[in-house]
Amino acid sequence: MAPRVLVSDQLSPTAVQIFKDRGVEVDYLPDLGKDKDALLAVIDQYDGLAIRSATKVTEKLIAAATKLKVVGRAGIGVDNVDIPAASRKGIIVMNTPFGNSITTAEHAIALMFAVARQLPAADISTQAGKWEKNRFMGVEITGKVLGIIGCGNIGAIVASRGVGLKMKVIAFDPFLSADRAAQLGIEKVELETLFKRADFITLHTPMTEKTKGIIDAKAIAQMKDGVRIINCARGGLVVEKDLAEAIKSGKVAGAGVDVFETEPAKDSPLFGLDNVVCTPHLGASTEEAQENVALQVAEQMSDYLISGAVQNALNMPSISAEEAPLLTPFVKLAEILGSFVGQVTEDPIKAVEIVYDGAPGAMNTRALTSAALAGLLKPLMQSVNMVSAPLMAKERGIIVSEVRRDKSGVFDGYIKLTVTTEKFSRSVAGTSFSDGKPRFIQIKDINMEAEVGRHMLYTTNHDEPGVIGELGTMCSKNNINIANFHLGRNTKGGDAIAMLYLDEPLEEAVMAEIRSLKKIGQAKLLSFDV
Ligand SMILES: NC(=O)c1ccc[n+]([C@@H]2O[C@H](COP(=O)([O-])OP(=O)(O)OC[C@H]3O[C@@H](n4cnc5c(N)ncnc54)[C@H](O)[C@@H]3O)[C@@H](O)[C@H]2O)c1
Ligand SMILES: O=C(O)CC[C@@H](O)C(=O)O
Repeated sequence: MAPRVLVSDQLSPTAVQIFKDRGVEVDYLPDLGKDKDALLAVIDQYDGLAIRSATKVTEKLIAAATKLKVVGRAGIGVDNVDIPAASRKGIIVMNTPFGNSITTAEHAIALMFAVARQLPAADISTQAGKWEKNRFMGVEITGKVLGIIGCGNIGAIVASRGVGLKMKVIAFDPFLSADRAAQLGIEKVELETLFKRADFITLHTPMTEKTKGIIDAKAIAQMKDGVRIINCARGGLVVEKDLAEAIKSGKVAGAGVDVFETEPAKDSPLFGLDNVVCTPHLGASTEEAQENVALQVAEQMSDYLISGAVQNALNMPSISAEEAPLLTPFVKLAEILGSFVGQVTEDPIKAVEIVYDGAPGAMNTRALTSAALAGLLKPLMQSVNMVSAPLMAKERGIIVSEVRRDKSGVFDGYIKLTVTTEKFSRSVAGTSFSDGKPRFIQIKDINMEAEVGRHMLYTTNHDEPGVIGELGTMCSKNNINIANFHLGRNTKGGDAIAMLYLDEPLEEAVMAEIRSLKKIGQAKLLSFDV
């Protein structure tokens, strides 16, 4: 059946056409996102939800979205999506990180000019026939210091425009490298320095615990008298009442505000103040940007729903359409190795180490690790998948580490997973052959080569004669056919293991009988999704 997507916010018709062309059923209901209850009533019918900023993807909505696999944000900010709740349910959240960056940077520059020359107020006055030349004395931008807080995609474009306008550009961003700053022709500074030196301050960070209220009364007190502030990022970055006070006192000479603490902003302490220029979250609103983000989100969501390719997801590593076929057998292998350990381990897991040797080490190991964790946790939590597993592991305090290394054995590549509990460490290694089928190649450091079947019996025993006979008899007595029987031991007379690939699972009573055999240590009936 074709996947079905709901577009619940205003999106360019391009998106709807792309979904249709890609064989995805689509319902375009652009006002539904504003009606929480109506959206809640229908969300269980959809595999995908395409949104802008009006739709709020809350925990409640996610709980009701029983089929939902992907939320696609046509834009950058995802503060209207409860990502942890989506991750817990295995729903991918993706955005379109570059489609509206230029447009938003241009809006910041437009606001900067509007504030510098008081354009909106001058326009109203002129059209009212007042001709107030003296009232609208502006400031020049050339040679002024532009302070950018947050120099990522949009901040960097604003920086280049600032340099082009012959401004002296300085930036505060903890993740901005000295090389990148030099490449942009700007100076990297601390926040206090930026506050002290900037004539214009423009914000381009996401809204996080650290950035919330980054412009408040305390910050404004450190700024130059007559500073002008532009916010095209997120409303909560600026404490509106503090900015309003500073404008009234003359400390701040003007502000350009596209985003508000509460949106839609029906009221704000900034409204009605002299030289405050407001726009209704228009940063991304150009024909070009809306076309870009609509196209991207529809392509990305269709790719995921149809082929499993993941791009620009915020809660899952990317898997391109090209790498998906190469990665798939190793994703399966990683999941099986995780599943093996998850099924045989009964104590709480403290740490997981995954070694990627040879070929898989050159692949997208974040995706492979997510798959291994999903396999590991599945015996404990039915609904876990590659999206939710890393978060679930983190929430359970499991320390996950990855090692990539060059080919070190006879196989072109293999994956080895070691799990540590309070009592012991247990490892399992496997590879994927050219037929795409996974094989166990080592269990508890004992070499073997076992095909993976849907139902498997795993036993540990002391290496002595008679074990094969006893296990074989037990299966035949209960009319269970053995498709494959694999053995391994560390030394003659030492520790040994057996892996039996069975056509049918054994009854619990038979398992109890096997566990009671003197020669058998641990015995587990395993099942794998192959
Ligand atoms: N007004 C609009 O319509 C509109 C349109 C697009 C984007 N946005 C918003 O603009 C903002 C920036 O978007 P982007 O695409 O440039 O994001 P980005 O992720 O590319 O860049 C954000 C930058 O902020 C930096 N940063 C993070 N924490 C910081 C901190 N405490 N102090 C200083 N810098 C910090 C990061 O290192 C990063 O370089 C986002 O909030 C986004 O939602 C608004
Ligand atoms: O969709 C919009 O109009 C705004 C988008 C913008 O806030 C973003 O973060 O991309």
